[in-house]
Amino acid sequence: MADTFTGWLRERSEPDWTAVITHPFTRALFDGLVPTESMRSYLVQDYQFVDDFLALLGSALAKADRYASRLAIAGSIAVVTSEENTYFQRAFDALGVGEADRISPRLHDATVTFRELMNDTNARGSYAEVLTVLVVAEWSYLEWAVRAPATLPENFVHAEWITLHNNPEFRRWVDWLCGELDRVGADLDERDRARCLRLFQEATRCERDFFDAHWSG
Ligand SMILES: Cc1ncc(C[n+]2csc(CCO)c2C)c(N)n1
Repeated sequence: MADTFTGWLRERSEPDWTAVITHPFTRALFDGLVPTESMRSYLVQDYQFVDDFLALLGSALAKADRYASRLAIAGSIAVVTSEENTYFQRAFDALGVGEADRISPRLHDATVTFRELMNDTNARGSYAEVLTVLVVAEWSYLEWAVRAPATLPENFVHAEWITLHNNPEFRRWVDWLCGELDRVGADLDERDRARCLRLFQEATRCERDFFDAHWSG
């Protein structure tokens, strides 16, 4: 039995959660063996995902119940708009992604579904619900990335996508995010907890579908 709210959410989101954090796409990434075409389509779609994710971080910033929380969220917004953004630009250059696919690619079904979930939560979700979707997106990425071996692939497109998600600063952010949802979750009634659980399960399913969409192994 999980002793935290986030542990409880995660436990009830199996088997999807484990399918995400051990996905064959991530294992191929560790070996530098994701085919170039898969990596290109994955990153092109993910860049669109990150746009709505950034808006959702803004929603968390606005809905937070205290200044200390807003400061922590603001720090993470700075990362998405600096290091992470330069990675996408450099990876797109290396993969020969043209202007149109950087700005308005044809969206995959998995991307559309995920964006709808984030936009609905942004528009109508409580602070706890926004945190729930953020926790799934960040925690699941930390969890697959920490499974990487010490020796990384040579190609920076593969290697940096791993190190963006398993560095100490990212871990601290994910720890903070989970702790924040545990704090806010403690005050929720049963109905609101159930809403968070449904969102957690939906977002985990979206993460799984997102990897599946770029993997035909
Ligand atoms: C489908 C999908 N899910 C989660 C992430 C993780 N993620 C989204 S934005 C961001 C920057 C965080 O501070 C990170 C790590 C992703 N990239 N793509």
